[in-house]
Amino acid sequence: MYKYNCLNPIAHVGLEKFDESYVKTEKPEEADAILVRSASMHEMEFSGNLKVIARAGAGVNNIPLEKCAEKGIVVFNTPGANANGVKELVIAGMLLAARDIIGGINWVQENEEDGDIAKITEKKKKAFAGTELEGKKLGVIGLGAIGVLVANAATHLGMDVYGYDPYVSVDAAWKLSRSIHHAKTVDELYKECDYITIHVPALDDTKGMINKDTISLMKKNVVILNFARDLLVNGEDMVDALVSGRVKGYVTDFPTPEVAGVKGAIVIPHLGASTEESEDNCAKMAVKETIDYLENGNITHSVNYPDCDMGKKEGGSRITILHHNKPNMLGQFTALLAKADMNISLMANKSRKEYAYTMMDIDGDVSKEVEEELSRIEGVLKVRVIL
Ligand SMILES: NC(=O)c1ccc[n+]([C@@H]2O[C@H](COP(=O)([O-])OP(=O)(O)OC[C@H]3O[C@@H](n4cnc5c(N)ncnc54)[C@H](O)[C@@H]3O)[C@@H](O)[C@H]2O)c1
Ligand SMILES: O=C(O)CC[C@@H](O)C(=O)O
Repeated sequence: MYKYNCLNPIAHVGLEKFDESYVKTEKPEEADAILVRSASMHEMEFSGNLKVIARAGAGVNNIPLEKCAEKGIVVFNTPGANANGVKELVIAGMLLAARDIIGGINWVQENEEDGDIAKITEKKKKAFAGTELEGKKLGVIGLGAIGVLVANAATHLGMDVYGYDPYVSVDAAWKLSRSIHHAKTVDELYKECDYITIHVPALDDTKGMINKDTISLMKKNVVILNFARDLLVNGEDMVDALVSGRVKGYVTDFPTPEVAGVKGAIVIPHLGASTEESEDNCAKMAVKETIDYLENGNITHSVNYPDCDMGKKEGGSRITILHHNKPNMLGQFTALLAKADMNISLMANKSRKEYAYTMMDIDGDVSKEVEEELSRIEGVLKVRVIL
């Protein structure tokens, strides 16, 4: 029996994939698995029983990845599962910035009781006129799941698209429309584009990447879109640039006290992934990853351990070991099993930076003593025996 806890509401179509061997608990401290969306886990204490955290979404800056790795907790995310939802809102964001649609709608609401509204509309509407997207240059920073979709969609709107991503994956590069210009430096993109949208994770080297210096390289009247994370943009510099008119519009999915209410800022309450489809996709993927890890030890889409897959566990026992990536770990595991006269029928070992994962299928049972001896090896973080 496994227990799971949801720190945020997780779509039912995902949770219903847990069969009768899973039970929901309201207490994270007794859970084997935690499912989460945006709740911050940085201040949480993790119990020794917790094996997996599945983030139903892309960004994992709400989870202390290294602390989890050290405690032998595998953290997953759901790459691409909400990308289409975000793409559609980014396109909406560009349209809202191009014309004063919001101002126009507000004006109609304010004058809803005016019997002459149809007549005065024709006089008033010029106040809300704008420009079209066709022919404008869009810069997309970060060509991952979302960036690629945004870039491709913008080409269909007739925009001239520039993409920048020094770490672009082969998969993403294949998906990218051939008409997209490859910006070799981010400065080239800053100088050229009328609209700039960022789709990178919040990391030490991306935090504050949009600031007064980078804004000074951009065209006057640029529109900046941030559907990635608030920390990527220096809020104070953005407010100055909006107030001075250097930046025409800032469309963001992340309300902060600095930016909310500033003229030129279009602030959305983190709705990028809030569609039925995205919520369902994320929940289904997060639950699938959780089940495969708990029942088979397989790791797919982890953000703190290497991916590693030995297929479905059949018969015998499967030993899984999360450990530091250092010499002679495998040698110690196999020597210990050999000493206990145990035969390994299948084995896999993968590493990722300072962490590694070893899976071993054993023909028979694994005694408690062997499990404890494996756990005592220096550098071992968590041992599980899946029966
Ligand atoms: N608003 C929302 O609801 C919402 C939803 C999903 C994701 N997000 C945010 O958007 C981010 C991107 O999501 P995704 O699904 O496209 O992730 P992804 O991992 O598929 O893509 C991120 C891309 O950024 C690139 N990158 C990393 N550092 C870079 C840098 N310094 N310069 C240029 N490119 C860089 C990577 O190579 C990768 O291709 C997430 O990390 C998350 O913070 C927000
Ligand atoms: O869960 C959400 O609503 C937001 C998710 C989004 O920010 C992400 O990083 O995937």
